Amino acid sequence: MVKYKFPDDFIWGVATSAYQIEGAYNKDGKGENIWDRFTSIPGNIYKNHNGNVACDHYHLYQSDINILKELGIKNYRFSISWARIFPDGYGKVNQKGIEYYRRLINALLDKGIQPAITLYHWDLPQELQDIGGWTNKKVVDYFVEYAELMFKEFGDLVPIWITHNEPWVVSILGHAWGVHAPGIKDYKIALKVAHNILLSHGKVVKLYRSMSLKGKIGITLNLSSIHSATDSEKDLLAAKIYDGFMNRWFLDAILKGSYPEDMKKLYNELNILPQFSDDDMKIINERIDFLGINYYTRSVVKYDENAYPLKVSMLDLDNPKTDMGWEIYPKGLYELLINLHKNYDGIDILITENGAAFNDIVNYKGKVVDDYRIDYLYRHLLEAYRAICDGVNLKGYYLWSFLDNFEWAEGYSKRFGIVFVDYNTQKRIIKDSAYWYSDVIKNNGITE
Ligand SMILES: CO[C@H](O)c1c[n+]2c([nH]1)[C@H](O)[C@@H](O)[C@H](O)[C@H]2CO
Repeated sequence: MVKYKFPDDFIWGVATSAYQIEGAYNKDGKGENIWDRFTSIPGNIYKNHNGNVACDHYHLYQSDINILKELGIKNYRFSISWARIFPDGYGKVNQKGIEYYRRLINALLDKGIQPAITLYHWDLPQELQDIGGWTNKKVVDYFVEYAELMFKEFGDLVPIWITHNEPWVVSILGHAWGVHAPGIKDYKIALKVAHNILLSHGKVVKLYRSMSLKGKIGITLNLSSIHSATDSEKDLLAAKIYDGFMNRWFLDAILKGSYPEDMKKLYNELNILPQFSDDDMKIINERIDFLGINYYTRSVVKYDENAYPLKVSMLDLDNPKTDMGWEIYPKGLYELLINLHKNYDGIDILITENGAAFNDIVNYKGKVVDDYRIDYLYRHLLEAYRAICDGVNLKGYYLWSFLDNFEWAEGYSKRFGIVFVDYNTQKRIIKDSAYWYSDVIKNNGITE
């Protein structure tokens, strides 16, 4: 008996990204990217881990797809490595790169699995970083060139396209906090990068429309439900600012065609507001078919006089957390979905990432009994179900992640997969959560 049944056409999938699983970092003509470079610098990554081999998915993709088939997973979100296609970021095309992704896409389709492609999941070709990366408007045009080739090669095979994964993370973690590639620590640069990424997004959506392709295109944003630590005026303002910093800056630009006034004023006062034109905002506001959201946890914030530049800091609550130290707060997914539905005209939404890292152990039977992950997924899917019942146009859910993989600055220390990867042997072990999720897909809902 299915207690919580999802809509008949609901998309159930899993997600990965190229740098985190492919490996083969220098094989078959692939160029260097900024994560190859960033991980080669000692101290940047936990125990100096890197993605040189990762899950070796570049060579093991067929057996991995067989696991997807065995689990009855019919939708798979993955990203294309830009430097595998254009080793220098533009110009010369690497045919072996195109051939790899064609093999991968055809192998998925042969098993009845629908691909969803993310064009950019953080792995900028290093040659482009060497000319300023996303601060350089030329990179915007090179992204359009890369996207056009991908649409020409795979546009008739792939029904769902995501231009960018999490421009906020690329901008802030990569260019303000410096904990992600390329390791820059400058808020003004970070907001200029965010603007150019959004420009590249809008140009590519417009290009996709001009090519009369039959699929759907959108963008993925990392969004969080923001709570103030107290009801004090200062903490409530801190929450509004953090909501603007993480959520509204991107949502309003993409879906309303203007950056939020309160944040423009604040950024201008802080002298970190990027330059932009009305024409820019029209391009960014190009109509999308869906909004992709990555939800993992809420953010509880307070006013903090010493916190540069926003005078906002996060609280570390003593509540149940995942291995990433992120509070387990499923209700935040419901709150976020309802807010998006109300404030952005009921746009179609795909949850393009939701999942949890836990310290998984292979037991004496060779099994991974990850009940914590099942509990996390169950509680979040229940909130997604509640949101659908309350009118939200939620069209699908891609679980993060299919495989344990390279978790950026945390290296291989954090396991998000529903399939365990032994990095010494590249053996895969299907975790209990994968079998649980397989049942959810088979039943199109939750049975208890
Ligand atoms: C605050 O979490 C972010 O939304 C977020 C979490 N995650 C992400 N974004 C990225 O899209 C993935 O590549 C990460 O592997 C994954 C797990 O950390």
